[in-house]
Amino acid sequence: MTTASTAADERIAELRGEIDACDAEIVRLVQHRLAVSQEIGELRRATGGTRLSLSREQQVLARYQDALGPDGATLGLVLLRQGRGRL
Ligand SMILES: O=C(O)C(=O)C[C@]1(C(=O)O)C=C[C@@H](O)C=C1
Repeated sequence: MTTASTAADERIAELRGEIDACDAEIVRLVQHRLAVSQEIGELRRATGGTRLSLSREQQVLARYQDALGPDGATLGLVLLRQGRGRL
């Protein structure tokens, strides 16, 4: 193996460590978001409200779309579905 490829391999391993840390944090945040979303849903239903808040969903999706583009909107939909189930 050349010196250059060894250095690249070491850097790739280091960067993968960063990705692993990002992924662990993302999973933690997704789990936290799910718990918060479910608590809101329970509170709304317990007080006679609707199962969903579509205007709020539009706000959430717009935020993901603005930050991340069309794939962001897809990601936002997946997160919403986690909390409230399928439409
Ligand atoms: O913000 C709310 O009212 C929620 O119930 C949370 C949440 C969400 O996960 O962001 C989930 C379902 C609603 O339709 C809208 C938003």
